Amino acid sequence: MSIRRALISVSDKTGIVSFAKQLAELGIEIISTGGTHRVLEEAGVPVTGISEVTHFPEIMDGRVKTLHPKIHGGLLAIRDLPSHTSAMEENGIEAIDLVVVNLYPFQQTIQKPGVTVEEAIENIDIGGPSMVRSAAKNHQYVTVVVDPADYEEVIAQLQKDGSTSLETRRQLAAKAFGHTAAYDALIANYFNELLGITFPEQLTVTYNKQQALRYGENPHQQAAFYREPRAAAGTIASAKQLHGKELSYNNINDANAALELVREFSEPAVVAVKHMNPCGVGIGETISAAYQKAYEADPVSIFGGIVAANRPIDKETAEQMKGIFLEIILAPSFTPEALELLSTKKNLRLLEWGDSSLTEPAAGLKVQTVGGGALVQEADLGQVTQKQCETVTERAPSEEEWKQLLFAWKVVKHVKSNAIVVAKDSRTLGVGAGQMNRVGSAVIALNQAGDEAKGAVLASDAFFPMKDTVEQAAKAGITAIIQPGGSIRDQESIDEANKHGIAMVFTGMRHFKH
Ligand SMILES: NC(=O)c1ncn([C@@H]2O[C@H](COP(=O)(O)O)[C@@H](O)[C@H]2O)c1NC=O
Repeated sequence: MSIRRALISVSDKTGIVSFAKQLAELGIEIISTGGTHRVLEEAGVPVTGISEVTHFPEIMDGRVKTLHPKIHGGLLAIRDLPSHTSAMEENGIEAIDLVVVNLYPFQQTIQKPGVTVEEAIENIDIGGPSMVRSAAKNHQYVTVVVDPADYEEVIAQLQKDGSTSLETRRQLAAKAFGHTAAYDALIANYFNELLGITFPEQLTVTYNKQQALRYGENPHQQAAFYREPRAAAGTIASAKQLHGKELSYNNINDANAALELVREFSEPAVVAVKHMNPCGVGIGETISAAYQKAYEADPVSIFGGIVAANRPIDKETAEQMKGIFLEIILAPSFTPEALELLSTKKNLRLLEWGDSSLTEPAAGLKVQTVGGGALVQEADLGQVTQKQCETVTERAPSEEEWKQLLFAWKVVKHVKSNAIVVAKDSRTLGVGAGQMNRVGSAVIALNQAGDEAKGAVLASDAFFPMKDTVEQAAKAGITAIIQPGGSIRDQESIDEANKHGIAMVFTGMRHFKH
């Protein structure tokens, strides 16, 4: 289809003047709306105002400008259908072959601090999506461009052939429908948020492609990484890569797990993750001390691991980290010396996640797909304080035990169920993850802790169905236990703890993680 007439109506005017100039040079007539018309005219591009086509003024502060049969008839007419061509002739409608539209900036508007509902509503584009959809529906004849990144290719095709290929028009139409669907999803979500509706009848999530990935969890699986349009600061999707090769699917997943855990802590903390589970966690006076603890927690597993810190990485810490092979280091920031030191490592990726004041994982919905559907839940933002816990044994934890219990509790929340964490001196000693029975995870964690389990504490993500975990803990020399409580056999576990002088506290909250 040769292109003779184009309609341009854009909010984001990036690149529009040069694009329109090239269209004009190709002899294409350009029609345009208020602001776009002004910009093009000022740049010396020959352009016809929309009202000259519709013979109707732009009214109601721009709410109605292109919503007119002369426009939509020109976009929707089937060019080789006699009934349509005669309708065009009878009604003085001329064909429009190219539509260049980008929409009112609804997303940017609602992200502005203190934005009013009225302002948000005024930034819901109606005429734009209508034209985009008309053009996309009729892509057999009409080319629709919603993204300035596509100007170059369209011009190239027009310069070469005077037209665009059907394949290109179909690709642009698919992109256009995706664009309007995402735009409407944002609007729906804005109103749902306003109304406090977390689980609407129709869940319209929308993500933008951030990057293609070499492959998925395994090389035979294709994959890509998508980002929420309004991804919050301090999330993996917002993190900035400062150094190193491209992240893989597993890297992103592990980095997310590490970041979510390190965000639990207010004191300097370092988390090392392998295969979605923490293998070493430490807190300390400084980030360097915290790293040392996370490293010593399991010097074997941290090799090739993903490390997240909640304070800027300084030179001292960078020097410690440089000594071993790590896949990724995530930190709120890196000092210039640390960055220089770590950037010498070719296979290490450095990610900056910005805000070190965060002390809980990101809020929002967690979506997990299942065959033919999705499970949607709120993020696990549960945290407990000492006050909220109930001591159920004869002996209450000492001050130091409390400190270690609450530390281990934060960690166990981020370990795959069934989860057991053994900790002492503000570092993990053993992590038992993902076993099919709880005592199995306990045995793994206690074995890993070895002799160091003596005088350590133990955390369990869910209650003990039997006393066997307490028996194992006692055998290893554990002195205090934190767990949700709530089993019908709680008393057996309490009796067993009392028998060994173990202090046990119930949180009343469990942290399954599957
Ligand atoms: N009301 C209409 O008929 C209408 N037609 C086009 N628009 C939008 O107006 C914007 C461009 O306006 P201007 O050219 O005045 O800067 C574009 O984002 C376009 O999508 C409209 N605006 C809102 O619905």
